[in-house]
Amino acid sequence: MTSSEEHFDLVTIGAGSGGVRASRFAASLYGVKVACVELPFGFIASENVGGAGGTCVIRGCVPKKLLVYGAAFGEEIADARGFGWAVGGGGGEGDEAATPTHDWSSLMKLKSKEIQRLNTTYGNILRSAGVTFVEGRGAILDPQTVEVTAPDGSKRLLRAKNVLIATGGVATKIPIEGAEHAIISDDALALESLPDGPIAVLGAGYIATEFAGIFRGTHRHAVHLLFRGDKVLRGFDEECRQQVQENLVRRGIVTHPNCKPTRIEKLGEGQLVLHYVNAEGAELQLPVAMVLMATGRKPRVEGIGLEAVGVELDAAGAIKVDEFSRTNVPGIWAVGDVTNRINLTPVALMEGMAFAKSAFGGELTKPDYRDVASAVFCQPPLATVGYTEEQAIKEFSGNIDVYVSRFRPMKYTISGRDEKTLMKLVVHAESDKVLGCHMVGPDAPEIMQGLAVALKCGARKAQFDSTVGIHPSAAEEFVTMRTRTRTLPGTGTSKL
Ligand SMILES: Cc1cc2nc3c(=O)[nH]c(=O)nc-3n(C[C@H](O)[C@H](O)[C@H](O)COP(=O)(O)OP(=O)(O)OC[C@H]3O[C@@H](n4cnc5c(N)ncnc54)[C@H](O)[C@@H]3O)c2cc1C
Ligand SMILES: NC(=O)c1ccc[n+]([C@@H]2O[C@H](COP(=O)([O-])OP(=O)(O)OC[C@H]3O[C@@H](n4cnc5c(N)ncnc54)[C@H](O)[C@@H]3O)[C@@H](O)[C@H]2O)c1
Repeated sequence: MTSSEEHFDLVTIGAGSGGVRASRFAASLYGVKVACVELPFGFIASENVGGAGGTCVIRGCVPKKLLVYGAAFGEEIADARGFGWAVGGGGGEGDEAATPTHDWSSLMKLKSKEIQRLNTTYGNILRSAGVTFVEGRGAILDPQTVEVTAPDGSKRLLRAKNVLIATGGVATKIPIEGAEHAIISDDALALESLPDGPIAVLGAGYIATEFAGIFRGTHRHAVHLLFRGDKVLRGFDEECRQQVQENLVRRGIVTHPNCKPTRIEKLGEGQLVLHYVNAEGAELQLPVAMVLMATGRKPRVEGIGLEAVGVELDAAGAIKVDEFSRTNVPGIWAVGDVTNRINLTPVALMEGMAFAKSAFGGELTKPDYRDVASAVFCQPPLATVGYTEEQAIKEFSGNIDVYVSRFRPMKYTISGRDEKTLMKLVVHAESDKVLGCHMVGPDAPEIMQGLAVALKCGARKAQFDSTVGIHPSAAEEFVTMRTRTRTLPGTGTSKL
């Protein structure tokens, strides 16, 4: 049964990072009447399950980071021994009883409690900004009408001159036989217990490397990482990729580069065989208890009425938008992962704010994609802002100066951990402008956020050099790299 129409200035479909930010700002900054539609809460997303806060809060950044924290304590405990701590009764070599153990299920219970709290908070954030929160599945009927199907099947019609699509993305599986036996990141973040056997993670991107670290830190069986390239994290700075790969191996993750999974065979509960072809073309088998496919995500464009109103998609299946997040249909806008620009929470937030200003603030506003910093929370993490060495060479004319520092963090000199931190600056020689900063090592994301401000301000290398360091810290290395490691000729045409 359909109720009568309700009228708003904006109807947003999706209360994830982009949708919440846009709805909240539109209502509180510009005083417009907003309805935000979101599916009922649940940990694993589906056609009928979502929740205020979206991917980031419920099945992305936040739960992932909590598990990364959880996994990292093993390393802290090991390092503490080097500083004189008798952890777990002494922990001498071979002292099994003293080996610290981890209880995954208790971490997950606490994680889930925190996520439920945040889900409630996000609903409240919307309500307190004056946004009408509508629970159900939203679909566009015509450019000014969104139909919402509530969990009980009842329907509401919401009308507005502006409709914002912020439905995010979903994980994809590679289409191999037995793919149904593999889990995706949603499932991994909701696992009540870890399986009693090795885990295989497929992929080498953000999610694959982050989960390989989470499992390595918490699981007592082997963790395998299988990927099609020769190195993890395609698209990141080559030297950083190499460093991350070495760190993964040093921390006990079994890496299988240059291989192609072909089939997952299920022998019984928690008994799988992963069939794959290696670089030499040999067909191999890996017996595992669980396979996590972390092989990418795609925009969530199905079932929201796009065909009915003629909203265009691009070749990758994302909603096509102009620089102000407008689709080809007047009055219909889109932000966040559904537009597949840069699929990160802070970018969805920026796009949501720019949208609100464009639609209701009287000023068409473009999101600014220059120098967007990001971090991969593998262990230790990688963080980056600006051009990689390879991108800088390709983009600019003139010489590119590269400064690289590789050192053992002070903490490890005593704990004995054999792991190096990598820091790197990419500089345009002629203009002295710092084009990129990259780091693999403890605290890299925390350090990189500050450097992102410097790059946004157009910092020159001379300004890095004249900045007084904080001593003793790892971060000071970024302002004391005086000796060029190499100079390479740029092959591009851009000038600064
Ligand atoms: C495992 C994982 C870890 C991540 N870690 C990080 C990180 O550390 N840092 C980072 O910056 N980014 C991270 N990301 C990416 C980040 O989560 C996304 O870029 C961000 O959430 C995108 O926000 P969004 O608003 O576009 O979409 P989402 O947050 O996905 O929100 C979309 C919302 O729309 C709802 N929805 C969909 N269809 C409908 C419908 N028909 N009706 C009603 N509601 C609907 C969904 O339920 C969902 O709540 C991670 C992603 C994953 C999967
Ligand atoms: N820390 C963060 O900011 C963070 C964390 C997680 C996710 N994210 C966002 O979510 C997005 C999705 O993450 P993701 O790790 O799933 O994607 P990704 O694009 O980073 O990695 C996908 C991986 O799957 C591999 N792959 C794809 N198709 C394949 C195939 N057919 N066969 C074999 N391998 C295949 C790719 O080579 C790549 O290694 C990221 O791009 C990022 O924007 C961000």
